[in-house]
Amino acid sequence: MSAGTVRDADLAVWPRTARVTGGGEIVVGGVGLSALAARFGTPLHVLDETDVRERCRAFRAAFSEVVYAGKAFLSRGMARWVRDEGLGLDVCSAGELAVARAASFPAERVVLHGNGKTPDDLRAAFAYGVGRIVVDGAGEISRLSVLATGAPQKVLLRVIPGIDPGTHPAISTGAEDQQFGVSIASGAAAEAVRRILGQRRLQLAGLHCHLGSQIADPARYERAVAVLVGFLARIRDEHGVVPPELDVGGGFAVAARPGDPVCAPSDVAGRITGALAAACAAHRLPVPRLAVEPGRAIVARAGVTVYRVLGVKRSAGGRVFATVDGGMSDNPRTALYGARYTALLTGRPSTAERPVTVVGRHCEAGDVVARDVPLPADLRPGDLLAVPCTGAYHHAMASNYNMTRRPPVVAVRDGAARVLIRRETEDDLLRRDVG
Ligand SMILES: Cc1ncc(COP(=O)(O)O)c(C=O)c1O
Ligand SMILES: N[C@@H](CCCC[NH3+])C(=O)O
Repeated sequence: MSAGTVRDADLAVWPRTARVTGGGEIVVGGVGLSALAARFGTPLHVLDETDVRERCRAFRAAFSEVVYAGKAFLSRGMARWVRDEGLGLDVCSAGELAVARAASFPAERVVLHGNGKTPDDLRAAFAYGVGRIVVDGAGEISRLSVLATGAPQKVLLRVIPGIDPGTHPAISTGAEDQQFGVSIASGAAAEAVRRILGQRRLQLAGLHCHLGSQIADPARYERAVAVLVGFLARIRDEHGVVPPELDVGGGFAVAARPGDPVCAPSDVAGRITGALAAACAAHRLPVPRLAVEPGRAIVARAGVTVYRVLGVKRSAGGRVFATVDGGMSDNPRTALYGARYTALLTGRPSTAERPVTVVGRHCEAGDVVARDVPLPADLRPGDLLAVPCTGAYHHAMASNYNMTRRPPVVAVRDGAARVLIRRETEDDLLRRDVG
């Protein structure tokens, strides 16, 4: 980012409305980050509403049905934006469903997921009347059937297509030998289909798969579509029915640093729909209704986290560390997946730069926010640092480690700021401590 404009290379990682003033202030949604920090404190999650809405629209333009994966970030405000943009909502707990309900999210557009759905999750889903439940294993089928007392409950069967998504092992779910879905190769998926079709209170609406997260290569989705359509043909041949829906999950890669690979909806949509048409033609099947479930690709880039520098020091090895007032309690992704981020000074003009490793305040050497990023040589306590691409799986995965209070999430748009989620207080921390 340079004064007055956003460098082309940086466009991929900052919210769409981001710009920087001649005085070195980063502005998002028409509001300066320093002003937000002064008003709401740090660390602070800022969310660009325009960015979220435009990404919802881009996905809607590219795919017929888009279901936002609420696990990336969910609040009532976020659910309303997604609702108003015409997306569905993927939830995987009674808690996420409670947020959907609080936002009056249309029940028929809600999809319930989970490899470990609790009785509470299932009761909440049936009470709300969710549109679809994704069956993750054969053991769920009779439990669902007992709970479905009204019209037949639409279900999707999550299958394992046996495809390596080429991503970090902790977020890789398309290959065999992991805990989500039922294997086509082992015959478990065929058996689950037989059991679902045998339940008159369940309606097999279609198949689902989710290959993993941060997938940059569209060919992985093409391969998944071919496998799923092949399995649809097998269902037709064995049972004489063709489930009408195919949900190929989320996982579209987002760049946290300039140059990181991305999987843009406009690029991948053509590849997926092309593969779908070709596979259906080859198997003489009608083309099913296609759904995708992006989480990160909707909300990651809308988010910026603002931290205040607490101290700067140089190690014996010469590495410069800047300690900020957040860390792995608001961003566990560097520790969990080795994720890499960048950071920029905001609030004053930048001077000559040197590599700095931005670290958090938690008592772990793995508490790194951004490793070896160019930052001003005169970086000092009190400065503000902004880390882009933090809208997904940051606040959603935040913790109270070291009894720190989770930061607020503040939405910005057209020069105005609105708190979506307030900062935790010490009373919040003590409220559950009843002993
Ligand atoms: C079933 C399912 N759908 C969608 C998603 C969203 O993934 P992403 O945020 O990478 O798009 C996930 C998380 O990986 C998931 O488990
Ligand atoms: N939490 C993971 C994504 C997991 C998505 C859920 N299936 C991340 O931050 O990358």
